[in-house]
Amino acid sequence: MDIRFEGAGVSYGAHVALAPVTLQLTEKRIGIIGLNGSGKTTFARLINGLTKPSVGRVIVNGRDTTDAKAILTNVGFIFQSPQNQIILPVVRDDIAFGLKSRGFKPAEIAAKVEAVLQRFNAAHLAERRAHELSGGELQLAALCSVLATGPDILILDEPTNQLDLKNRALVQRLLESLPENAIVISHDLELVANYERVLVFHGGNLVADAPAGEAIRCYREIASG
Ligand SMILES: Nc1ncnc2c1ncn2[C@@H]1O[C@H](COP(=O)(O)OP(=O)(O)OP(=O)(O)O)[C@@H](O)[C@H]1O
Repeated sequence: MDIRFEGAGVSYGAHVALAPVTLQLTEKRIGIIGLNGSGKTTFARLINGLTKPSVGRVIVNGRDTTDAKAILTNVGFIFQSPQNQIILPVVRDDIAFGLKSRGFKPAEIAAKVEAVLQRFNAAHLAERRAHELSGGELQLAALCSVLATGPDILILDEPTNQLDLKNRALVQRLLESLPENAIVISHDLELVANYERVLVFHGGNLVADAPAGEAIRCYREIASG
């Protein structure tokens, strides 16, 4: 993974959502923390081209994110509310949908759907209706749909939000076992406590870029100030 921010920032009119950032991300696990509205999601959306920089540019594995098609296939994004990203009513169909839209043939789609369901021990969810799933099951279904397409980089926006302790532990274990590169936005500090690199945002500025311990200390200071 090679993500480069070259003076990339985002403004909405006069409001600066993210002041220009210059950095390179290559670590396997990267955490992003900060208060509500501090710019975390804006930063993450720049990586898969969902948000375009107002200034500067973002290069992911050698490609500018303004080349949206290339980036979207490279970077999987799991949104804060996975129920909003599951498009088809039945889990199996939703997983297949992402593959179909990427041009895979029916036999390949069937094989990839089975493979991802096996990989995450999620076969029991295959025929379930997404709107009937619990929060943890929804996270699992969303992970299956996104990872079936084989992204190099996975971005998860608050993956343990609203989960009970059991489902939270399930998602944490899943994250630990993923071979993919992952960028995790979280208010759940324990989730990123072992990460080698954690970015802290405050008021649209990147205010710390450090190993988890130091970054979390910085965030606690901001939050108590
Ligand atoms: N499409 C938009 N139009 C206008 N302002 C926006 C837009 N998207 C984000 N913002 C603003 O940019 C700032 C940063 O938002 P962002 O979603 O990146 O914060 P966040 O750190 O992810 O917050 P949270 O923890 O609450 O999810 C906020 O002030 C937000 O209101």
